[in-house]
Amino acid sequence: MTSPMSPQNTWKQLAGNAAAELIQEGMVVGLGTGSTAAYLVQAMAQRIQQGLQIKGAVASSLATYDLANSLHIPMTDLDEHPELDIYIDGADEIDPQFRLIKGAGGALLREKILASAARRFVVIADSSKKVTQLGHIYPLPVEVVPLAKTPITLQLTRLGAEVKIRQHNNIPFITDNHNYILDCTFPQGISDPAQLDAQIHSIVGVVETGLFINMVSQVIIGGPEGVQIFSR
Ligand SMILES: O=C(CO)[C@H](O)[C@H](O)COP(=O)(O)O
Repeated sequence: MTSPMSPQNTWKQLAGNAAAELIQEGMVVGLGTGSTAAYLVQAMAQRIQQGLQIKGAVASSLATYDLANSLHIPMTDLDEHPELDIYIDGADEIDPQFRLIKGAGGALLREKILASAARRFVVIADSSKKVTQLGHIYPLPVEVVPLAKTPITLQLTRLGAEVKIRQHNNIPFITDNHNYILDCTFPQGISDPAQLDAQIHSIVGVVETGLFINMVSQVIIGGPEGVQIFSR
C-alpha cells in the first residue's frame, strides 16, 4: 500500500501539474530542480506520452536530466537551443516582489543560467514558500570556488552572515560544477536583496548567489485553496 502524500507534497504537485499545462507545441522548455520540479517533469512526461511535441527540454541539474530522460522527455542543451521559451522551477522563498532564494538543492548556478536564457520564468511552489522578507527561513546559498572558501567566508561574515559550508555525508557538498556552497544566515533577514547580491558578487571566487531578482514572470502556488497564479 502506498502511504498518503503530505499536504505540502500535494500542493507541490498541484503547482507542478498547473505549470505543465503552460507548455505548448514546439517549445524549448527549461526544467528546474527539486521535489516540486519533479512533479512538473512527471506531468510534462505524461503530456508528451499523450501526443504533445516539444523541441526539447534542458535540465538544470544532473538529477533532473536523469529523471526527465528516464521518462522519455526529449533532452537538449543550451548549445543547441540557447534560448528557452519557458523555464519552470521551484524556490525556497518568494517575496511579494517575486524575488527568490533558491539553491537548497544545490543547483543554483545552472538554475540561474537557465532562468536568464528563458523568455519566461515560471516559479512553482507550495504556499509555505511565500514570505514577507527573504532570509528568515532558508539560508542564502553562495556557490564558491573551493580554493577560496575561507577568505570568502571571512568577507561574508563582514557582511553580517553566519556562514556554514554545506556538508553531505560529513564532507563538503560538491555542486554539479565542482564547487562548494556556503550557506549564509542573516539573523535579521535580508533587507536589500539587490544590494546584498551586488556585494557578494564583488567577492573574488564567488561563482553565484541564490538570490534571483527581476527574473520571474509568473508564480504558481499550490495550497489549501487549490492553485493560485500571480503574474507581473
Ligand atoms: O532551488 C532549488 C534547488 O536548487 C529548488 O527549486 C528549491 O530548493 C525548491 O525545492 P523543492 O521544490 O524541493 O521544495
